[in-house]
Amino acid sequence: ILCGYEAMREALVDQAETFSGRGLIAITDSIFQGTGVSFASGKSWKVLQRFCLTTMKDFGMGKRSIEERIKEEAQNLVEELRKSQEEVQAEIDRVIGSKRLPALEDRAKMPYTDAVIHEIQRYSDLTPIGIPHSVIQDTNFRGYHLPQNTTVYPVMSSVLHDPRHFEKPDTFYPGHFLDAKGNFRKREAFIPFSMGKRICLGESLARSELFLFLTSMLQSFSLGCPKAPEDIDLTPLVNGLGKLPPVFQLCFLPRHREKEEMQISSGSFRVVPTSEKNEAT
Ligand code: HEM
Repeated sequence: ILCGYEAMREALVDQAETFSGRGLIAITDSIFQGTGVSFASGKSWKVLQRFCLTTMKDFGMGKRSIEERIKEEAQNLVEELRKSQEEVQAEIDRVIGSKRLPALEDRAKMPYTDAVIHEIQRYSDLTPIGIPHSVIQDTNFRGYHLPQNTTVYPVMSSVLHDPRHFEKPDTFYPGHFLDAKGNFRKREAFIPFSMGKRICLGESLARSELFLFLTSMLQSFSLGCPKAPEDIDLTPLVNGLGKLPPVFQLCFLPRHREKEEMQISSGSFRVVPTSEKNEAT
């Protein structure tokens, strides 16, 4: 078990080749039997990794066209959400023509948003025990002898919540990624996509999507919850290979109606314009 940023870096980056095998995962091994890029090891993984990267590049990953596609997808999502709101037409009228969707190039100018997204990924810690690796040859690591094929768990939580790298490891605090002047600050222990040879192949795609989806949604809606913040329980339903969040009721409030009130009745909620407030039940 690898715990903490330094140990993980020494193994996955400094001894990258040695630790590049995929460890055993009982639940998936009988299904995948070592096939597929995520579960393969050795030569077959190298071939599959090259194939995946080439295919993803062919589909536009890392190029501008993928940004356009994500923006289109985000716009469709926003439109779907918009449809579910009251007074759709009036809302569209107010929005069309006056707004453009966020673009990736905006990210550099939005350090706070970027910090919030980083903090969401750090705090939510979606793969707490990581995905197991294995050593592809006998090796020595920090005085321990690891025989070939030893399964190694890079515990992501121990890095993303490492108090030596994050001032408030167990608090949602975007300030982890901001300097005193409010500029974005990179943190070396921010490794939700892991590091080294087996680093997530979809990192840039996932990061693009997170930025464009979140900013597109928050551009048009304010998110609300019928529960008071102190009553929201963030305890995951399952906490193992992955962390499964509980189900939440989320309310998308069109931003131009932010000042209006959210009326909650019998477990559901609807936006009540201030003018109708007295008539609302
Ligand atoms: C927020 C979203 C995502 C997170 C947090 C995430 C995280 C991870 C992590 C922790 C690993 C294990 C790395 C290791 O073995 O050390 C991984 C592997 C992988 N991820 Fe992701 N991932 C995300 C999205 C994606 C997307 C969108 C794709 C595909 C387009 C993708 C494709 C892969 C593949 C193919 C691997 C296996 C790489 C290998 O074994 O060589 N991931 N990811």
